[in-house]
Amino acid sequence: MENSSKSEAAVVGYAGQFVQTIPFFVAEYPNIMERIKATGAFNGSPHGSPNHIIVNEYQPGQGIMAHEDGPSYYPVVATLSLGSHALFHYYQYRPDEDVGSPGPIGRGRAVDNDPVLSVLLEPRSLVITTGSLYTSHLHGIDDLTEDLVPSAGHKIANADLLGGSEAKEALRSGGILKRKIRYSLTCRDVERVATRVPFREYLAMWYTEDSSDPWLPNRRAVLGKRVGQS
Ligand SMILES: O=C(O)CCC(=O)C(=O)O
Ligand SMILES: [Fe+2]
Repeated sequence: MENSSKSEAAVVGYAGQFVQTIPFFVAEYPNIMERIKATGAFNGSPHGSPNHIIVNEYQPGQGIMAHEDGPSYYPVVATLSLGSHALFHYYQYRPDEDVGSPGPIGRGRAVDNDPVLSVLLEPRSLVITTGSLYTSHLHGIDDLTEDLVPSAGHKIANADLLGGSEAKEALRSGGILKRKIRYSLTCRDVERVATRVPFREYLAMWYTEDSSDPWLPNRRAVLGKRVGQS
């Protein structure tokens, strides 16, 4: 089990997941998988470790709309940020307000515009989303080229945990943090993986617009970032 979780990963396409080898740059030095596993956050997950990584690229001005990661995964996601900070918001549904038929994002329910929690993700930081923040909240990043940081860190949940001087200073006095290109590695444990899908078919899955796919809006957003569209 330990070996297989180190050497194989699931890749999500429109039609599901298939197995491929985890690249050396996450499985060897600096061994991100083992280090995330060592946090204990995946102790109760099917493989006791993440076995799946999605890499997102964000240009300044790009974010990701509020969404849930959904039930395909064990309800823990570890997100490693590289290259730039991002202001990451968690949102809650409004109680008992239905805005139409159930859809992929927000399950057809109204979402509060005000985040319940905001976290300043610094480059080289790891945030682990679990519990009700995974199962019954949404998360997203605004489409901004710079983040206005509220003075004295009001509403930034990790204000006391920041390591970088730029972020600390912005929080102390209120200020602007300019976004640079950001890469995020979102690491999860997916239980069900199918047999290998040929690369051509995998690409076709990504590039086919299948409006019946409940994940389409999010995956398209993610794919847009992956292929560097602006
Ligand atoms: O890039 C991030 O930090 C979040 C990405 C995300 O929410 C996702 O891929 O589901
Ligand atoms: Fe997400």
